[in-house]
Amino acid sequence: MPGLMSFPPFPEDVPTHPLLVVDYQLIKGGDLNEIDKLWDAATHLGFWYLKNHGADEEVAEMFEMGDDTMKLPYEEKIKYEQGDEGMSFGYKKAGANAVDESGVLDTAEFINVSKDDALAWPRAVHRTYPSTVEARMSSTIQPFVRKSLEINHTLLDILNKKLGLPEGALAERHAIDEPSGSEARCIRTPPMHSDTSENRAAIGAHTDFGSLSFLHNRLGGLQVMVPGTSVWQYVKPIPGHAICNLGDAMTIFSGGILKSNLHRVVSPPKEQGRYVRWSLVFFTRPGNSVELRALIDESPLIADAVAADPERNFNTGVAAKDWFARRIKNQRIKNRAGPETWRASRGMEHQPSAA
Ligand SMILES: O=C(O)CCC(=O)C(=O)O
Ligand SMILES: [Fe+2]
Repeated sequence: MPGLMSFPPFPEDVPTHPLLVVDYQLIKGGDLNEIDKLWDAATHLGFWYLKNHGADEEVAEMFEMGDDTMKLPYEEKIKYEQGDEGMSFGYKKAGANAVDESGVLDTAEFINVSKDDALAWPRAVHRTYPSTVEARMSSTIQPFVRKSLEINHTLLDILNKKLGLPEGALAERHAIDEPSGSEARCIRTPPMHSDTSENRAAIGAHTDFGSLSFLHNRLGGLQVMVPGTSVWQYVKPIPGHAICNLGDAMTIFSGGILKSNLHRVVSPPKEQGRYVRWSLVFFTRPGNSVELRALIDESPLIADAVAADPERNFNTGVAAKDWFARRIKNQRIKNRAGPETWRASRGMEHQPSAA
């Protein structure tokens, strides 16, 4: 069981990129220093650690759900595969996605559970899931989804204020009762052969598609490429600390004030690389109908940011549902015609050729 297993510690002698540590309880209490720290992280790297989030128990149970699910026979899991049409919900087998424009395959398997299916259970809004998911829907998945939503919405409300948006502007774009791409994802990555592990991506370089991701890592393997550099640096997992990162929708809404940074997953470093890697994410994404464009008419700060950066296009011309489906679909290896398919899966990546 992944939560109970003990792993070798993250090695001391590999380069890591430090993240700011934000205390969720202080944020919730309106602590101005802590809010400034969150703003600093959100406007620079777009990644931070979140401590005192209170979701440890829900996270541990989700890893058990993931373990039960990945242990199902392949023939059972594959019945629930996400498919090639641009839907994320369901099972994603390892090797279903490209990790770069040359079409190298990913090595991570996912179980993705829609926020809508979890909250409406036993009614299926989008689809049904493997028995191990259905069995834990109300005991494990709903509590994790609710907790994650509460945390992410608290953080979004603070960013809303700091962006000078009218109260509820971001909240209404992430309405809990509107169907969306929001989902919980449990990820299993088997150990890779050491000769290929150094630069072989388990999950290719990307920016997250939605608004805010709440990530839980046990082993290393996550890497970020800091804007203005061309090197990958590990983000060290710290017990009890979640990793939060902003997705492209927030970069777009904010006219580039908020950063969705490029990241990828490779083999955990050194000794850790011999273990199965588990991770868990809750992705908050805008409601399906929400137009992805900079909110220039609602915040002078955002209007100024867009005016100051005329090279970049913050008006995608599409709704969240289509943005999301395009990116999922063009990552799928079955849909690959050539490097252009990978390029068609890209979002707001600052260095699209860095992969
Ligand atoms: O497993 C991780 O640490 C990160 C996963 C990730 O970036 C994603 O699923 O978007
Ligand atoms: Fe990601």
